[in-house]
Amino acid sequence: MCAAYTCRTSPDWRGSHLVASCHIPAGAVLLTEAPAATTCGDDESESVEAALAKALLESGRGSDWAARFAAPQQRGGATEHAAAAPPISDEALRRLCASGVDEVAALAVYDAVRHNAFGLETPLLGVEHGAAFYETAAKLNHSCDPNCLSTRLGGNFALFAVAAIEEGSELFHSYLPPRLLVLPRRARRAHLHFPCRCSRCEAEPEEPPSPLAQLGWPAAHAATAEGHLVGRFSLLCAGGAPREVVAAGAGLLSNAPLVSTLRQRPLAALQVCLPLLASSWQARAMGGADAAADDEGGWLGGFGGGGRDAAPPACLRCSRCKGVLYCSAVCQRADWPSHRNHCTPVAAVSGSDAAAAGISRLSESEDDGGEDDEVDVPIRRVGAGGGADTETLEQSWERMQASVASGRAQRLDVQYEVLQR
Ligand SMILES: C[S@@+](CC[C@H](N)C(=O)[O-])C[C@H]1O[C@@H](n2cnc3c(N)ncnc32)[C@H](O)[C@@H]1O
Repeated sequence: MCAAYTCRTSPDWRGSHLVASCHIPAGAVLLTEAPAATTCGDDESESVEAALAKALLESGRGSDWAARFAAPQQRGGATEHAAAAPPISDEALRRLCASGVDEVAALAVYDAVRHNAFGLETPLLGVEHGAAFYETAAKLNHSCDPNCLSTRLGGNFALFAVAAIEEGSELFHSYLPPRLLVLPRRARRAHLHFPCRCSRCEAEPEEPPSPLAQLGWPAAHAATAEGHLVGRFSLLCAGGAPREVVAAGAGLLSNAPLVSTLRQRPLAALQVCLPLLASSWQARAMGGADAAADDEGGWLGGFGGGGRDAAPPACLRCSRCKGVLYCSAVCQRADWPSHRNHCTPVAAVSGSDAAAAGISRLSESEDDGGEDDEVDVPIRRVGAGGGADTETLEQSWERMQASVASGRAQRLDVQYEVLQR
């Protein structure tokens, strides 16, 4: 497979950067990269940067290698990690050189780390537990309106396109976490530690417009009703029981405006479909073929050792769309002025049938034939039952339904990976 990007260098602030070498459809996986070095720090080093520099020096990297990453410093910039990384102290430098490394190499490698390394965070808690150096990803510039999303998966770097990208356009990811991207320009600047020259910052007024929605970014994302629904569903997936996830996912996929938005946004669609598939597997395998349709059976109490008779979770569901869960009637009433705008009544079908119908609808091609709009993304299913299968979302759903119907569904710890299209 040849890379969908090339590395270019320009004399302005862009320096070394990555550019699309062909038309890239939204949702494509552009880069997966193992770190040149990674560390969770060590007792001797005074910082993760020093520990990372030590690991790189020990792997034979020296001044020549570091020179490839010197540009940002010469332009007086700093990266996401450099924001917290001071120049090296005399003591840390002495330790780096203790094993015979020459001082010039140690300083050069430390500087490359300081300006280009990535912090590693736990996904849910956001706790930083180490740092890594990725030679290709280090070339990616930042944008407050990124066309790519990057993530660290088990210490590896992965980059996805979040929009269709034209050949010749630069690939940008965000050095800031998404929650900070909804802030106005001045507030974002405080977190970047270099004057951002991205197109959004260049166009945006210094003073914040009052309501968030006026920011106009990101289109159909957090500040919009659809983004809000998907966000709430993700929250439920993090803590909810499989039955709740299936019911809420089915509700989302019966919401026509949302489905139409998801069809344009493969990553958002995956945010709904992947946990929904995994939860359906779990729910069905625990409860048998009819259980997922049985709303009140209590059979999912078996999760976490609660047993078949365990009480169902104390949640209220919107009786009209059946898709949104509330912790209390007070919360439900408070949300109604907003929820009423998106609340679509569901037909009398089981949660999993509704979800299946929704996934199928997501998978259909648009009449205008836009290949970029297709959401039937290939995935790899990795399960306890052994092996890994490659299929599409819709195929996975159909196979799961058939397997459950025949009583063969036993696996409980299914995971899905998104594959390159
Ligand atoms: C990890 S490097 C990115 C690759 C860099 N272009 C190079 O030449 O090596 C990060 C540095 O690029 C520059 N940079 C990245 N995004 C920028 C942006 N949106 N505005 C201004 N400078 C940026 C800053 O100097 C930052 O410290």
